[in-house]
Amino acid sequence: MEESIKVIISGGGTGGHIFPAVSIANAIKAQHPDARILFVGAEGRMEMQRVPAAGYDIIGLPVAGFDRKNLWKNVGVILKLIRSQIKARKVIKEFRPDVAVGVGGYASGPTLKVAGAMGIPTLIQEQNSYAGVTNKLLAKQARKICVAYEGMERFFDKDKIILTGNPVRQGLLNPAISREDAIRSFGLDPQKKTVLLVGGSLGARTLNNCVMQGLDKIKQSGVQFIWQTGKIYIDEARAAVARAGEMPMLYVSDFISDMATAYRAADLVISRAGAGSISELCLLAKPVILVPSPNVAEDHQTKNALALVNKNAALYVKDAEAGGRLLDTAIETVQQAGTLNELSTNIARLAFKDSANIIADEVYKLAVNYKKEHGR
Ligand SMILES: CC(=O)N[C@H]1[C@@H](OP(=O)(O)OP(=O)(O)OC[C@H]2O[C@@H](n3ccc(=O)[nH]c3=O)[C@H](O)[C@@H]2O)O[C@H](CO)[C@@H](O)[C@@H]1O
Repeated sequence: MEESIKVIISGGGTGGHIFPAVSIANAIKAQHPDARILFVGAEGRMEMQRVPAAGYDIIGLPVAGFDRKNLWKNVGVILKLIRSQIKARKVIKEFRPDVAVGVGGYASGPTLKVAGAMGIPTLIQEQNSYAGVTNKLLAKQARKICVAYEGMERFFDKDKIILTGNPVRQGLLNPAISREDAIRSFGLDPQKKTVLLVGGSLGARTLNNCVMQGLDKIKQSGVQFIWQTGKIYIDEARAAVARAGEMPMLYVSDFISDMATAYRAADLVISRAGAGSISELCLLAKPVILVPSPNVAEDHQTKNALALVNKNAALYVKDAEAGGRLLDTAIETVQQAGTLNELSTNIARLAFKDSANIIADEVYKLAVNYKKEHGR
């Protein structure tokens, strides 16, 4: 008989952690409509809006990240961590989950640590080709570790690892809209080549500077751009565009909710090398120029990017060189049909097609075993 299970999913901070979490939740619900799912996030972070928007309940912990530069500031962080563990314990006692899933980011630390200590099976999902600190700490207790890159036995016990790929939002695949309509929906011209420029879920200063300094070049290029700036950069970006005068070939926004349409519109993408973005680009076979962020732990975006670049599946521009050549490379490449085709064929080979369902299966198995063992 079908068992109804209760699942806690925890983590967040950026889209790269939140969207895989939502995708896993959707897959669990699709397979087991009776399943009850509760998210645990970090107060004030992006998940507190995005998760309810996806239709799930979320509870926030007062957790914050360690300040690696000013160590003395971490006294407050440790107090918050203790308060978070106390709250996580209360949430777990009340909800009584059969399994806890961690997707990385601040909240998953206290939640999975407490869940594991209470004997609840835990599963972690590591999006990147280099394991994050939180996931490394949680790995010892975890029963299963779902990863997206080969070679992760450098960080984790190989018997626990399952190579699943990163789950992407279900709505991103097979969009019904045509390329032409997608381009029109951004107020652009379907006759022209279109470049989508995304700086990850929070935006990227380097990419934004390239556009702001290259507005004249864009005007004269014959190519059009969909430009996502990130929330904190949007005012500066709009002011620069206003100063540049009429720019019908440029659409600018802080955040694109409908990424399916944006990808559909794009002949070429310029992107940071966040793991979630890369998984989407693989599944949608999109030609891309990757500009890894140098500001992330252990430089993991460069490692994510090189996994593709070494297979001729993406072009690569270093952050430090972007100012000098990113726009020129994009404007040239988007007009070379042969290069675009080759990049598209090669990147598609790296796609993992069914990640969310495979992870949902593992979550279900852990939960059902736990219920059996505990007579629930
Ligand atoms: C600065 C930082 O810490 N970045 C990390 C963060 O990236 P970040 O949050 O940028 O994550 P990803 O590139 O993994 O994913 C971004 C997600 O946001 C979506 N999106 C983006 C822009 C937009 O306007 N609308 C939108 O919906 C994308 O479609 C994608 O689903 O988590 C990733 C996964 O652990 C890491 O690899 C990144 O290094």
